[in-house]
Amino acid sequence: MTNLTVSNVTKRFGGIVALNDCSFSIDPRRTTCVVGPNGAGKTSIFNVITGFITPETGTVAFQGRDITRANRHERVRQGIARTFQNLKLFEDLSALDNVLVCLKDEAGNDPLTAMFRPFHTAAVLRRKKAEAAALLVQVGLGHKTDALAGSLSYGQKKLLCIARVLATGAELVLLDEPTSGLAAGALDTMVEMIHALKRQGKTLLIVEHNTQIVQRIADEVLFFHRGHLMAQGTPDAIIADEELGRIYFGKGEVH
Ligand SMILES: Nc1ncnc2c1ncn2[C@@H]1O[C@H](COP(=O)(O)OP(=O)(O)OP(=O)(O)O)[C@@H](O)[C@H]1O
Repeated sequence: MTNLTVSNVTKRFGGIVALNDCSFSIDPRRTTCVVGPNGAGKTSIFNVITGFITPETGTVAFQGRDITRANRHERVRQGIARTFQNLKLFEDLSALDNVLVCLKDEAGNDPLTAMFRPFHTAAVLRRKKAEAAALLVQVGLGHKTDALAGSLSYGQKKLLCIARVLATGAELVLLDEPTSGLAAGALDTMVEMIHALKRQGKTLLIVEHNTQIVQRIADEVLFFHRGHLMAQGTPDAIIADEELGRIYFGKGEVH
């Protein structure tokens, strides 16, 4: 079954057409990179899919359900989560607490339950802390559980963002420029993390500028330009396309 279907989506900001009649589908368990020059509409399509902006026309469906009007919290509950270019971490909280606040809530875990069933509530909290700690181990931050998020290196912060997305239990994970600003070692760690998420069965949609990284991670590429979805295809096909290369780099070849 198709995981995500975007149909005829148009979004304008005043006179700017950020997305112009865009349609595409993403199959489950695939890694799709969203590429294109600055201002192409990459962040806008992320915002439409995750409910941060509403398109003027068109629809978004996830696992067969129309979510065009669903708010962003409902979309997280349905299994869609994202990271942000500017990370949006709680810098003054520990790495563990940053993950803890993203864990799916359990039914009955409300103040009244806490008052009348304190042992149950304490047990739930212990279980959640263990779950959050396990996610930190999974992203290679097991040694940073108690460190303040603000004290982590940039690469570690980006891995913490991945742990937070995983805490939601999302099946469709959108990563906004996960490798940007990373030095070689941290970049390889992030690429390996993306492969691990794919092995875990996640469907990944990733904004990525570096075509060499795209070739390492993508099954498929969506190429945006001035709000249009210009092409959808394999990384090799997109990179070999001279017209797309001219748009992206202003010359005949894609590097
Ligand atoms: N909130 C907004 N208000 C006004 N214009 C916006 C807004 N968000 C996006 N735009 C405009 O819509 C167009 C698409 O922007 P978008 O951020 O989606 O592009 P992008 O491909 O993510 O670019 P970049 O690679 O620079 O992040 C741009 O012209 C941008 O200036």
